[in-house]
Amino acid sequence: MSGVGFSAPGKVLLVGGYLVLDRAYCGYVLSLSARMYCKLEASDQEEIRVRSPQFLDAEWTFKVTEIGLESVSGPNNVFISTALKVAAAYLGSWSKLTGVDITIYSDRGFQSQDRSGTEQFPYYGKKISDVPKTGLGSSAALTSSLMTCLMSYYGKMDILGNSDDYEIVHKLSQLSHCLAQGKIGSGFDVASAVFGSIKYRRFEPEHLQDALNMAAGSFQDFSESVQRLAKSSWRLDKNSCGVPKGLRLMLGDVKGGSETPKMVSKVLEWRKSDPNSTELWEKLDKSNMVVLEALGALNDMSVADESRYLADLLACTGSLDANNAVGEQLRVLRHEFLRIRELLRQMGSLSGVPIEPVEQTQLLDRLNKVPGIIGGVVPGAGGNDAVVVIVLDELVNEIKESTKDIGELEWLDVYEESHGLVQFQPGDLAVDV
Ligand SMILES: Nc1ncnc2c1ncn2[C@@H]1O[C@H](COP(=O)(O)OP(=O)(O)O)[C@@H](O)[C@H]1O
Ligand SMILES: C[C@@](O)(CCOP(=O)(O)OP(=O)(O)O)CC(=O)O
Repeated sequence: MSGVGFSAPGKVLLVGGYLVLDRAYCGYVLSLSARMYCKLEASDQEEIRVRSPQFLDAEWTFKVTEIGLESVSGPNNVFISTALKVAAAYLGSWSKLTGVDITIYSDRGFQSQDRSGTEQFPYYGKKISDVPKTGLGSSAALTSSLMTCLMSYYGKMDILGNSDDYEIVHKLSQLSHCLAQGKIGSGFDVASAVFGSIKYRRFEPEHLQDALNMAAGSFQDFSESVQRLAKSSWRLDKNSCGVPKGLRLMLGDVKGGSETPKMVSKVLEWRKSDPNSTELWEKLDKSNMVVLEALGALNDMSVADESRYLADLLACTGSLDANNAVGEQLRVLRHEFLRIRELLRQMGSLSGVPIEPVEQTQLLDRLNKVPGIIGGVVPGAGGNDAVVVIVLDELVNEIKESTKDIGELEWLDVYEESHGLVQFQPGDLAVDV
């Protein structure tokens, strides 16, 4: 039986929260080892059956008619139905969507629940909405991996082998995610799900506006606008750069939770109302870019002379004061993370939004004293969701050991992996959950 399989990574926005909403500034988004897997297999049924077997009541069956998609069974999942609609629109007809079985699996890092087991895809025994999320961008990774399967299978695209097809999948995934969310977000989560770790500059919202406007109208009009979008010259401004060799990203799940949309709208309101906010944005951007430059410099050093780089890094495991070129960049990183935190706290107090709440300040201050931790921040929109730190790979076990008494903190078993979409053989993912 024929079929296709693609996975897409989750993300963490290391620096650039809030600023990345404005095209004048960049963010740095890292893709993670936690991935969403989607496989699509031909079936002899006429219906499209989608299943997410790790969750209760997560099976959606659709019948394709000439005029659209009819949900035969299953709860509403707007991310799935929208991806199918965008795919049909790109292909020009609903009838292109023949019967298939689609199965979705998500790595354990996406869920914030009982990490005692070891299986890659745990069965949660609850509905998707009843299992707490860690905030790694599950809907973006789902949309991107699903869209890639749809385009590979129905659209006969060679996504990883043809850069034009790759760009189309990105555009369709952004459109689908925006439509499903009912707004044009910054899009860094879909961008990293498709392309991996990148220095991200937001796209012009106008690229998607026409297709978004047409979505509620006739299928024909929507289809034409989706095809125009696919053909448009819009290319994402990509600039990739991952975590340098010998360093590691650690992501700590903090048992709090924040309401990102509310925080974002409050910060943006303040940003508009206070002319002094621009100065803060500029200062933050400067520090964010210093972080990127330092990581870039370390990456360059590791490529230029790897053994020298590793020797320098080893000298830093004893103390970050090591007097060598690597130590110098690590100290820059440490200093800028502290500066970014200070500026984020200012943003928080001026806008009345707890971006780095006092509990997180205490936690990050404590983590900064742990040998091997270079520095860290509250990622993304901040709040009480998570902390992210950059550490020396060599000392990860010691770091875990010396932080295990911090009750509210749980290190997620994820690390940065700079690639975006990955293809797999559907037969290789025959898991029983
Ligand atoms: N494994 C999955 N299978 C099916 N749908 C999923 C899965 N994971 C996430 N989703 C969809 O994505 C939604 C969560 O998206 P969202 O609230 O944007 O969170 P996130 O920040 O993780 O993207 C879920 O309500 C569900 O519709
Ligand atoms: C504030 C932001 O710039 C970053 C939010 O990043 P998060 O990674 O915190 O987002 P969620 O996955 O939606 O929780 C808003 C944005 O760019 O969308």
